[in-house]
Amino acid sequence: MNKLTEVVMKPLQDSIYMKPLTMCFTLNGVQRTWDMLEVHDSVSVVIYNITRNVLVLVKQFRPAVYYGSIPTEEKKGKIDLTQYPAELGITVELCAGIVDKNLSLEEIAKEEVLEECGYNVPVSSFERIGSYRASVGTSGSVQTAYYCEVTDDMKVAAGGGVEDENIEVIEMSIQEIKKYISQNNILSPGSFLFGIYWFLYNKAK
Ligand SMILES: Nc1ncnc2c1ncn2[C@@H]1O[C@H](COP(=O)(O)OP(=O)(O)O[C@H]2O[C@H](CO)[C@@H](O)[C@H](O)[C@H]2O)[C@@H](O)[C@H]1O
Repeated sequence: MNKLTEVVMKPLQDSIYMKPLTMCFTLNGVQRTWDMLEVHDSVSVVIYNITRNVLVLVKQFRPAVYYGSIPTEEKKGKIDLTQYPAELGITVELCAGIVDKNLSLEEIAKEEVLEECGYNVPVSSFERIGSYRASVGTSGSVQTAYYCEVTDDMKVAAGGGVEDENIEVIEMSIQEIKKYISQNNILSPGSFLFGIYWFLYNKAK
């Protein structure tokens, strides 16, 4: 249960997570500009628990998804929290994290799986699925996706993230995930869909 109160929007100040920029350039003789955000690259992990044949996923409140769910005219002034509850911003995602440390991508993936989902997975068990570009209109950052298999024995902590992350670990069987992704309006990012379809095509039996 996520109780959301006191939502106030304000202009971005100095941020360690994103830097807004405008790129000025000439392409084929035409002068142009493009507004963008410099953000961290990231990793995401498709986790499959082979003890119980379930995908291990995370659920969390995403402020940007919440904000994007509110109609433009309702965004001005105070947001009516009875009409627009926290549930509008609660997503189902792959375990993921930003690349903000001087570690290999596999080491960052390992850390995220432990912090968010509570499984201790050896670095050598991460199979690289591939890299792709996120948010091509705004950031173009690189996300690298991995796959790992876990067993119940590898679960050493509850997960849930560090500090104020408030992450809920959930599990879905192959049948449940197929039903989830076949919905019309999915509260999940494209990177999640990519990872799940990759899993269903390459790994699911
Ligand atoms: N914009 C922001 N404002 C304030 N605090 C912030 C912030 N971004 C990160 N943080 C802080 O940094 C912490 C760690 O973030 P993570 O590394 O877990 O990335 P996250 O899972 O949010 O996004 C990962 O997963 C999603 C979904 O797959 C990808 O889109 C994304 O690129 C990837 O890093 C957050 O809990 C928060 O405290």
